[in-house]
This record gives sequence, structure tokens and C-alpha cells, in this order.
Amino acid sequence: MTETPNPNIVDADSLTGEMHPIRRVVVALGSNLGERMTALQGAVDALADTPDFFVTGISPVYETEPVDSPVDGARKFLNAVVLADTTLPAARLMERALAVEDAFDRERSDVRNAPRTLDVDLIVVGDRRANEEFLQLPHPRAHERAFVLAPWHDLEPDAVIPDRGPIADLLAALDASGVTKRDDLVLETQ
Ligand SMILES: Nc1ncnc2c1ncn2[C@@H]1O[C@H](COP(=O)(O)OP(=O)(O)OP(=O)(O)O)[C@@H](O)[C@H]1O
Ligand SMILES: Nc1nc2c(c(=O)[nH]1)N=C(CO)CN2
Repeated sequence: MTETPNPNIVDADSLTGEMHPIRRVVVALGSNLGERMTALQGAVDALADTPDFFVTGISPVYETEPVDSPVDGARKFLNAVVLADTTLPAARLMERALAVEDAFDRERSDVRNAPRTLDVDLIVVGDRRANEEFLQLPHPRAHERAFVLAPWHDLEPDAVIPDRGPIADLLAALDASGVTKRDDLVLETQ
């Protein structure tokens, strides 16, 4: 007897499956090398051009003190967060994030947290959990990063990181003194 697939049990990350649920995605952007705003705007445009990926929100831009920088006196970052709805599997999103970084001459360094033209991090993909080197979800350090939580909180004050809690509470527990909103810098939607 042929088994009829149950449409309610979709392997959301099967790369071969036809059906994928729509999931809300939070993407964090950062740059502290070169033309920082050009890189952030380019990332927003590239994400918006991604098939089956619909940008629903773009945060204000924050200028932030480098966290855990290996370089003394490293330049400040510009950071922002993009919200989107997508049916793309998380692994495809990760590939896309890496391709967008590469398009901005991101050099991959062995030095952890080295300055970078563009960093594109997946923070949450619906309630998807992953713990592989290539893909960890929710992002394992997002809950302790004011440079991620502050812009995200502007867009979604009631958001929750699975297993970590409400971002409002997480943000309130952090020292956010190194994180400054730059009202003069605005990322545009296409
Ligand atoms: N949720 C995720 N978002 C972005 N990259 C991830 C994620 N999970 C795993 N990775 C992997 O991490 C690698 C990117 O590391 P990268 O050098 O950009 O880290 P980083 O941005 O410097 O540090 P951090 O991960 O602390 O933000 C990629 O190979 C990517 O596959
Ligand atoms: N302020 C700031 N600090 C960082 C950032 C970042 O985007 N902003 N990214 C890091 C690694 O991803 C490490 N440190």
C-alpha cells in the first residue's frame, strides 16, 4: 500500500520536499570595514532580491562598539536587523547569507571577530533549531548581543528567542552603553 503523505507533517528542511511552511526570519547585519552603509544597504537589497524571501521590516541603523574585537581600537560597527517571511529551508538561507557576504568582498579570516566588510547572521528561523557547524539556530550568541537585540527590539518589541526568552528582558539585562541609534542613517527598501 502506498503511504499518503500527511500534509501536516512537512519536513521543513528537506531540500527535496516540495512543501515548506512560511517562517519568520530575523537576519542581523554588521559592518566595520570599508563603506559600512553601502555594505548594509547592499545586503538589504540582495536579501530583498532573493526568490521566496519577502522582507517585512528593516530596523534603524545602530553604531556600536566592537564586542570581543581582536584588534585594539577597531572601528565601530554599523548594525541593523532585517525581518522576512520565507518558505526557503534554513540551509538555503545560510548559503544565501554566505553568498551575500562574499559579494561584499568579505574576507574569511582565521582570526575570530576580525574586522569585516559585511557580516550576515541568521538569528532565528521560525522555531527551527540547528546545532551544526554550518548552521546553528537560534544564533548561539544573539541573546547576549545588544547590537542585535536593540535593532530587533525596535521592530518587534514582543519577540522571543526560543529557549532564551523575551528579547526585551534579554536586552534590559545587558549593558547597552556601546550601542547608539543613528537616526541620520536610514536603510531603504527597494
Ligand atoms: N546562525 C548562523 N548565522 C551565521 N553564520 C552561522 C550561523 N550558524 C553557523 N554559522 C556558520 O558560521 C560561519 C560564519 O562565521 P563568521 O566568521 O561569520 O562568524 P562571526 O560572524 O565572526 O562570529 P559570530 O558567529 O559570533 O557572529 C559560517 O561558516 C556559517 O556557516
Ligand atoms: N559591535 C559589534 N561587535 C561585534 C559584531 C558586530 O556586528 N557588532 N560582530 C561580531 C561577530 O559577528 C563580533 N563583534
